[in-house]
This record gives sequence, C-alpha cells and structure tokens, in this order.
Amino acid sequence: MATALYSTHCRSLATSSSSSSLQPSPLSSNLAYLQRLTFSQRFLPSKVSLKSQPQTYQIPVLTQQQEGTVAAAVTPVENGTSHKQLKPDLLSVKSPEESRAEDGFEKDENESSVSITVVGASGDLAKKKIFPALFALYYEDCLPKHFTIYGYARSKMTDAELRNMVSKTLTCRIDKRENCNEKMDQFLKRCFYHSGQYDSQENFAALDKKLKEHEGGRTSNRLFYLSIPPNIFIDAVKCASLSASSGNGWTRVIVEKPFGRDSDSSAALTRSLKQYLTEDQIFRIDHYLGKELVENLSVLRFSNLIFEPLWSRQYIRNVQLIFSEDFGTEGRGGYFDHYGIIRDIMQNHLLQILALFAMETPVSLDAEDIRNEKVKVLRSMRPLRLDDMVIGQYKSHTRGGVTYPAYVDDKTVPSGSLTPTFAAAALFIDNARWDGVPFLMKAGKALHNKRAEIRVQFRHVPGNLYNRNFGTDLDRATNELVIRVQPDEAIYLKINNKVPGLGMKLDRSNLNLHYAARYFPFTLN
Ligand SMILES: NC(=O)C1=CN([C@@H]2O[C@H](COP(=O)(O)OP(=O)(O)OC[C@H]3O[C@@H](n4cnc5c(N)ncnc54)[C@H](OP(=O)(O)O)[C@@H]3O)[C@@H](O)[C@H]2O)C=CC1
Ligand SMILES: O=C1O[C@H](COP(=O)(O)O)[C@@H](O)[C@H](O)[C@H]1O
Repeated sequence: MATALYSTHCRSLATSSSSSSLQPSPLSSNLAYLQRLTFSQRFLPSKVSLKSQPQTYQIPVLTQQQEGTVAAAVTPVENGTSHKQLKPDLLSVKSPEESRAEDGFEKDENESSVSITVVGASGDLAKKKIFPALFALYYEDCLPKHFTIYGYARSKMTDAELRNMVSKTLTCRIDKRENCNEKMDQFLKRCFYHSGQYDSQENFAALDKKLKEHEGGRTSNRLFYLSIPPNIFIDAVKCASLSASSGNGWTRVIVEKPFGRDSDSSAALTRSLKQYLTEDQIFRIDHYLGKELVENLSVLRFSNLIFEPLWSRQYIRNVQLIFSEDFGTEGRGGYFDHYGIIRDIMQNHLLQILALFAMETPVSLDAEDIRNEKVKVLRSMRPLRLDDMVIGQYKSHTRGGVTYPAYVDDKTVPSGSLTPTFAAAALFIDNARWDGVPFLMKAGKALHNKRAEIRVQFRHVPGNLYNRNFGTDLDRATNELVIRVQPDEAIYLKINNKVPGLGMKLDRSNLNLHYAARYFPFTLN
C-alpha cells in the first residue's frame, strides 16, 4: 500500500534491506544526510511513535549509509540555475484549502501526509543544505504526494519572504534540468513559514494548527528537522513533542551534530531527548556520510579485489583525512566558539570517514552491521596524546589585495577567544590490521583552499630497482591513492611509469577516475 505513495524511481534507487536494520540508535551514525533522504517503505520502524496510532504509511526519514539511495546531492550556489525571480503567485499566499486543490490534494482521509518542519529555518544550514536537499528530493519525485514544508524560527518572515530566501539557493541537478524552474515553483508553493520561539509551547501549538489545516484530516506524519544550535535542541523538542506531535501518525526528529561536547553531555542530551521521544523517533545525522565519495569508500574497498588486500599496515604507510575551508566562521561564532574545529569537524565528519575506511568487512550493508564494525574500530583506537596534536587559530591575512578578518574579528566570537579553528592529530588504531599506521587528521577554517580528501600513502617499494631514478626523494617513488571528496570529486592513484622514448626516465602519473569527466553532465556539487 505504502509503495503507491512513492515513485518507482525512488524505490529503485533505494536498495532493499531489512527494516529491522534501520532502527535509529544512539550509535546509528551511519545514517546519511538528508540529501540522501528518500521516502520509501523500507524505513518502517518497529515501534509506533509518540502519540501515534497504527501507522498506515511509514515514511522514512534517513537512509543508511552505503546504500544506493537517491543521489540528490546538492551544494547550492547562487548561480545561473538558481531561481532568482519569484513569480507573483509565489508571493501571494493561498489558503491551505486552495493549495490542496491546486496541488491535486483531494481530501482523502485514507491517505497520509508528511509535514516537514525545518526548525531554525532562517539559519545557515537550512538555507545552504536543507531546503535545497528537500527540493532535490522533490525534483526526483522522492517526496510523497501530500507533503508540506514549514520553516520555523524566531525571525519575522512571511511565507513569501521564506520562499524568496529559499529560492536563492535552490539548484537543479545537472543531469536533469528539464522543467527545473517549473518544479521550483511547485516546490516553493509547498513551503510555508511560522514564526515562533523555540521554548514556547503556545507557538508550537499555533504551528500545529496550521499543519493540521494542510494535512486536511489525513493521517499526519511529522518530521521536525532541528537546524538550530544544540543548546536549544531540548526546548524545541519539548515544545514540538508536547504541542505539535502528530495525533495519528508518526512524529520524528532529526538532530544535527554536534551531539554534546563530550561523552557525558552526549549521554545527557540523549536522556533529555528521551523524556519526549522514543529512540526510534530520533535520527542523528552526519551529512558527510551522504557525500558521494564517502559512500563510495566501501564500494571501492569491498567490490574491487585489487584494493582490499592492500588495505592494511603491510602496505599502507599512513592515511590522511583532510578538511579545509577557505572561509572563516562568518557570523557562526556563537555556535562555533563553543565547540571549535575538533568538535565541529574532526569528532564527527572525519572520524566517521576514518571508521568507514578502517573497519573490517561488515556482515552485510545493513546499518546495524556497518555500525558494529565501526564501533570496533573506535574501541581499538588509542587515546589521543597531546604530543600528537597541533592546534591553531586563524589570524587576519591579506591575499590578492583583500584583507580577511581574524577569527576574533568576527563579531559573533567572544573577544580573546582561544578556540581552535585548525587542528591536526595523529591517531592510531591498535588492532592487527592497523597497528602502527598513523591516521593523520587535519581540519581548518580560513585556510588557502576548500577541500576534503582522503589520502592513502603506500609504503616504499622494497629494494626498488629504480631507486636511482628518484634520487633521495623516496616519497616520489611511492604510490598514493587519493579520494577527493570535494570539490571536483575524483579517485586517483599515483603510479610511476616510464616516459616514452629512449632512455629510462620515470614519471609520476595519475590513474584518474574524475567524476566530472566520467559522469558528465552529472555533478555532485
Ligand atoms: N551550517 C552548517 O554548514 C552546518 C551546521 N550544522 C549544525 O546545524 C545546526 C544549525 O546550524 P546553523 O544553521 O549553522 O546555525 P545558525 O547559527 O545559523 O542558527 C540557526 C537558527 O537558529 C536561531 N538561533 C541562532 N542562535 C540562537 C540562539 N542563541 N538562541 C536561539 N536561537 C538561535 C536563528 O534563528 P532565529 O533567530 O530566526 O530564531 C538561526 O537562524 C547546528 O546544530 C550546527 O551544528 C551541521 C552541519 C553543517
Ligand atoms: O558540519 C559542518 O560542516 C560544514 C562543511 O560542510 P560541507 O558539506 O560544506 O563541506 C562546516 O562549514 C561547518 O562548520 C560544520 O558545522
């Protein structure tokens, strides 16, 4: 029955796996980002959610990492594809009844609806990632027929203003541009805004009323995406749960990282969330797991015979996990300064990649099985020593005639802050496979470029016949596998080869899987 709600396309992209494996849990960190969110029946939770009646239609929230789910990756940029000029009918707001009639929403109480509330809709993440990802899902026909999106935040905004804001960051995936503007218009018509405080049950009750009008008496499934600073998660969850839970369908909450500052505060956060939600209503998200090349990591390892035998201390000298951004906090200091680069990037995004990289072959691709292997890696890790760590903070600098502010120049950063914006660490996994191999993590903001990469440096060739061709620079003679997560996604292997012609001159070349060339016109960003 539920399948009728979803397109074949989305189902075919969502490879099957047992629903039991998809239960969220405190450690179910191998959930992909909303960008990979697909609404298909395989996400049936086993328990009925808070205040829920029997679930006629179960609509998933997040896919598990490493499944061939909908490829809807978008990093919106305000380019030619964005929808800059809003049509007049998007600026005038229709009543829910009118909207339902226009969108072909006949009132049929046997069908369910999904209401997605982006809490913190005025913020950076909502604009940059969540609305574009929702649009990408809509564009791919992966949202159910009856859906409504509400932005919720304290800022005063009309529906039209929200649509205008959202429209600036929507893009179409490059491989399917047909009807893009038309689709954007249709999508924007399903977006609404409600202004309210995060700790006001009354404000959430007013939202509830509006949601009900849109749901039109159908079974209502509700998803709250917490795109807000962590210190207000609990207030928002409490109010959403007590005043805006679904009365007859499921209610779920997506929680953004960071989940606390340390183990104790993470556990405390979970305890607080559980005052209002059951575990299967909570979906924790790490959006790096939704990145195409991170998803590809296991494919590369486990479906290519040539790599797996090399994947150990025997052949690998070190593994580098690199994240850099060429911009600073830019107004996000209020959040960032409490966490710093280690908690913002290393502890979650890079550690997830490390665990996926280093884990043993899981029993299956089910979330639970992958999680179990990742946990084993984490448990084998040696506690980090201060000697194996470097931290820093960006200062003001001038490049190309432009002067960029220092971290502490950001008005949202407390003066004199010592919060690190750069960190590098050597981590070790003390197990049979990785004993002695440094996993070098580097992460920083306001550096010279924006990139995320995994670099695997292999050992030197023992007794290399061609040593004299390389002189003293043995590193030049060693192989390196680079997985460039972003930008300009690629997987390339540096090899040595002979330069054609007389003599024996060696060269370094790349065997390069360059995504833009291989999958043109599909682009990931
Ligand atoms: N930005 C990013 O790229 C990423 C962010 N995240 C996580 O997503 C969440 C949201 O991030 P982001 O969008 O950058 O955050 P923002 O700082 O942009 O905050 C989002 C919204 O929350 C409200 N808000 C901000 N500060 C406060 C406050 N002190 N008290 C009450 N409300 C506040 C504001 O809305 P209003 O004033 O209108 O109520 C703001 O628009 C965070 O948990 C972050 O860690 C995760 C991955 C990436
Ligand atoms: O989680 C976060 O990620 C972004 C970087 O995400 P990307 O997908 O654009 O690479 C980072 O800017 C932000 O500080 C952090 O909270």
